[in-house]
Amino acid sequence: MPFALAAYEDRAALARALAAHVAQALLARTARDGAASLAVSGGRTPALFLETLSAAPLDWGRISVTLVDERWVPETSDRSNAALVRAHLLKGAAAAARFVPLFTGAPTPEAGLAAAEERVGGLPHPFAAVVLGMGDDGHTASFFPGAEGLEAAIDPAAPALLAAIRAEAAGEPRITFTLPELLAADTLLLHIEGKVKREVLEAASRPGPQGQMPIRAVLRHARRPLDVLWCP
Ligand SMILES: O=C(O)[C@H](O)[C@@H](O)[C@H](O)[C@H](O)COP(=O)(O)O
Repeated sequence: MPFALAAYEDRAALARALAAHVAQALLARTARDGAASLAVSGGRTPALFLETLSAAPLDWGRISVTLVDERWVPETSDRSNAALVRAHLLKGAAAAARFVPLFTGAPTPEAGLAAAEERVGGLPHPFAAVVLGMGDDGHTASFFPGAEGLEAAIDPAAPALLAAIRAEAAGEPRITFTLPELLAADTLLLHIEGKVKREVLEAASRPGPQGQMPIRAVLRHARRPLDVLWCP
């Protein structure tokens, strides 16, 4: 499965390029439909990109932001992806964006799924942009190798927008967008940094079970070669 990798000299150059890609996609959708939506990933990698995007001169009042996936924790937790987005993206002019977090306060993602689906069902569709990350085990979103709920989540014909995921490697129980909604985005981008993740992506691009390296589901079912932004 091919992918199109753009290499940047450092994190700042990558963040600028990624923010420009996403801003362009949001601008195009907003110009066309009067509104646009964006889904971003959590974890340690995106902070600089989110900071850079927050300064983009966009009509943020017409933009909705949500998460590709979420750890099932409140925003007071330092594991919360929603807290990461509020801290690094939703400030300045970007604070005018409508934010749609996935954690509902229900005791489990399974119990919160219907309410979360209700929330995201109202987002402008398809996403103007989706930014994925990837773990060293080849997971993306909350598509963790061997996870409970993985098969349904990476089904290219999944009827549901969201899925609950449980996996030891995931830490907390998770909620994640399913594969079709991510693939339907106008612009689907993978943001990875470092030598190890590049090698993991190369390995995932070779034949093998999707369940072992779930990023393969994205590589195999994407409408065109996945655009990857990488720096050493
Ligand atoms: O909730 C999450 O953890 C993310 O959405 C997840 O898919 C992330 O993109 C990868 O785990 C990479 O995370 P790092 O950037 O921390 O390596």
